[in-house]
Amino acid sequence: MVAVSVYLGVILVALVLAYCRIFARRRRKSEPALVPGSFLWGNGKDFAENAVEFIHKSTKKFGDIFTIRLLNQHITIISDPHSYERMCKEKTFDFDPIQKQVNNNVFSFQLIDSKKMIKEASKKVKGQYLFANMNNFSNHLRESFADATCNLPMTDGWCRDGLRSFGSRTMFRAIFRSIFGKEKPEDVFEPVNVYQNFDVFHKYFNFLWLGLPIKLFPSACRALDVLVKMPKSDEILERSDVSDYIKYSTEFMKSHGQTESDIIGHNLVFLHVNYNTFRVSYWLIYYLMKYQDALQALRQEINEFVETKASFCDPEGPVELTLAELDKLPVLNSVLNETIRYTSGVFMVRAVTADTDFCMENGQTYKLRAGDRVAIYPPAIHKDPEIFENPLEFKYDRFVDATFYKNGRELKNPLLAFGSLCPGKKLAMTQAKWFIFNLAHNFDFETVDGQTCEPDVHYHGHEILPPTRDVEILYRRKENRRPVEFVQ
Ligand code: HEM
Repeated sequence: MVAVSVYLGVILVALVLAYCRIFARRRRKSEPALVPGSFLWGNGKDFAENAVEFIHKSTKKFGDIFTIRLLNQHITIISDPHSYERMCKEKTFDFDPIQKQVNNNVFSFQLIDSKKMIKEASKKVKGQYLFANMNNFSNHLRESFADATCNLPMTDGWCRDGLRSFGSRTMFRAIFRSIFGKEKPEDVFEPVNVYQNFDVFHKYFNFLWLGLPIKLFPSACRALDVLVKMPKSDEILERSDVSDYIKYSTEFMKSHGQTESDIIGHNLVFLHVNYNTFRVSYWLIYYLMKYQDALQALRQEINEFVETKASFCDPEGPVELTLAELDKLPVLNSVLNETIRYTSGVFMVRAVTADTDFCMENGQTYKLRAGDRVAIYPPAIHKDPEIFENPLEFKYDRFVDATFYKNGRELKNPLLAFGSLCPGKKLAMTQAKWFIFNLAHNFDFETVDGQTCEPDVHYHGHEILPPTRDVEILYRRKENRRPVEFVQ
């Protein structure tokens, strides 16, 4: 009996010590304010319920920098957008452990010499490689659009489908093939099958990232079983249209002795980052259907552009469009920026690798502890009424010739959805623009019976939020449209 009491006493003391060490903490001199929360999960519940509202309220109460706790992790939130550039430059704020956590917890592999690999592979989606990627993508997209019109039953040329399914057969398929090359007819690893399973697997991303075992989620396990049925890496490398990013990363991993299973994990991570572009395209179609004035303005811009260019081109050939021209279409660019502002859910997090005196843009210095995390939460900035007037409204022309201010000073980076490190920003934006340009130019599309959905805030942490539900759409190809071709 005595032994049992002693035993229980020791356990109790150990639990109290563990609690004091991990959860409870006192604010030290010059540290940011600590936001009070539950003794167990800290601020996790408020954050999960409505992260934007929680960050706005905390900023009002505690100022532009404060520390929250999500379960066992303390995270210092910098909510002053003017301090964004300083946060990105701080040497002791490191993204590598975050990236490793995703690789390890979600995709079950470790990337050897990860910094070098990502630095070098990232060059393969920029500069001159951007055009190769875009050529590949636009060829696959043309083919996907052509297939999209003939597979389903039609009346008066109209097809009916879920928006997700339509997007998976057009945008996702083109992205997938421009990454891995075109599949063989018998492959399990083919775009629509991969889309369906990736969509299921991805729902559990936040839980897996936090370290919960995948076995807790049987549907994620089943989806992953399908996703890993990829052709061997040598077979993918042999494809003539495989992306330079996959070519480089696969060869790098092989030369570092990594296994086929590691390569599969890495390929899925790459699909995961590209999946954001697919989600953006979902919202672009949705908001253009919802706001007819936006669609009309975009169509007018596209028609004027095509007509003007057509007068200088060979009447038999396609109208040619360069990247620079795509970047200069004000309505197209504004619709895309507004869609990203409205639907981004990303948490831009860094690990604090050493005790740091962090100086905010206003000159005030705060002490941050090694082992904590530090973050900017872009959705809270994107929904700040001082920066974006009526931020909960979708205004398609919000970004046309616009500058944005906070505390009376212009913001260098009002749109933070890509963080500072995403190497794929330019490619993703160009693919999204090219996709919606072609859709608006060549297709009529509308929702069935005014069905609606919203970005699902329960998935905050995902770069681009998924919809609360899918909507059905009607679409048909327009007659006699002048073909447009992406050129260097
Ligand atoms: C709408 C599309 C996309 C969004 C919103 C997005 C967003 C992000 C964000 C927020 C990060 C973390 C960066 C940080 O914390 O500073 C990131 C990282 C990354 N993204 Fe993207 N991304 C998109 C598309 C792409 C594409 C198309 C690629 C393909 C090349 C890509 C490749 C990467 C990679 C490799 C990283 C990790 C960088 C590193 O570890 O240093 N992303 N992305």
